[in-house]
Amino acid sequence: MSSAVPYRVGFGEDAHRLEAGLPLVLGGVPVPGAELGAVAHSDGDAVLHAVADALLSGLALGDIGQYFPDTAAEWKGLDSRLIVQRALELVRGRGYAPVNVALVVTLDRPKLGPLRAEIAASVAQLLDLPGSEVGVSFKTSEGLAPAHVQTRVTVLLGRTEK
Ligand SMILES: Nc1ccn([C@@H]2O[C@H](COP(=O)(O)O)[C@@H](O)[C@H]2O)c(=O)n1
Ligand SMILES: C[C@@]1(CO)OP(=O)(O)OP(=O)(O)OC[C@H]1O
Repeated sequence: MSSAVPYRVGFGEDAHRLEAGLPLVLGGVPVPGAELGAVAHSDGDAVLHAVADALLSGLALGDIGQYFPDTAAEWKGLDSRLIVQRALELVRGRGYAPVNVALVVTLDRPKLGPLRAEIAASVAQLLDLPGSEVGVSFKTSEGLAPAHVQTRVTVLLGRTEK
């Protein structure tokens, strides 16, 4: 059982290999013009996978693979918003809620800057936060990993129960 401190920090990370002919979805937002998409058991949303792992890790609740095994046929093509919803339920059930989120996406192409506000709003909506509480940064790998998407997310969890 986690101690009832006022704030707890969570961190999550995810990566997916990219291939031609697949969709790319990040933070619940389809990326238009992506030549490569995520190879995954689910919809391959690396942002939402890292968000969910960050939520779980803040309360030492394990990781999404324990709740949604990639060997289970029932999770094939899974909408990753459901993963975040489940992680959020677990966090809330322990008396915490997200306060703010900081996320980084490393992807060479396409440029994601035009989607920054949409991705922030989408993640915020899932977590019941204002868009201003979700910071979104983009990096390239400088050509080191052109067929790869990498995400890192920190979340601050605040205690909701006295
Ligand atoms: N897929 C991406 C990657 C990066 N950006 C933006 O480009 C700028 C420079 O990125 P570096 O990795 O070269 O430091 C930075 O402002 C990123 O926001 C992007 O829009 N989409
Ligand atoms: C989401 C799950 C389950 O569908 O599979 P993937 O989409 O492959 O994603 P990954 O981040 O590799 O692991 C988590 C799995 O539980």
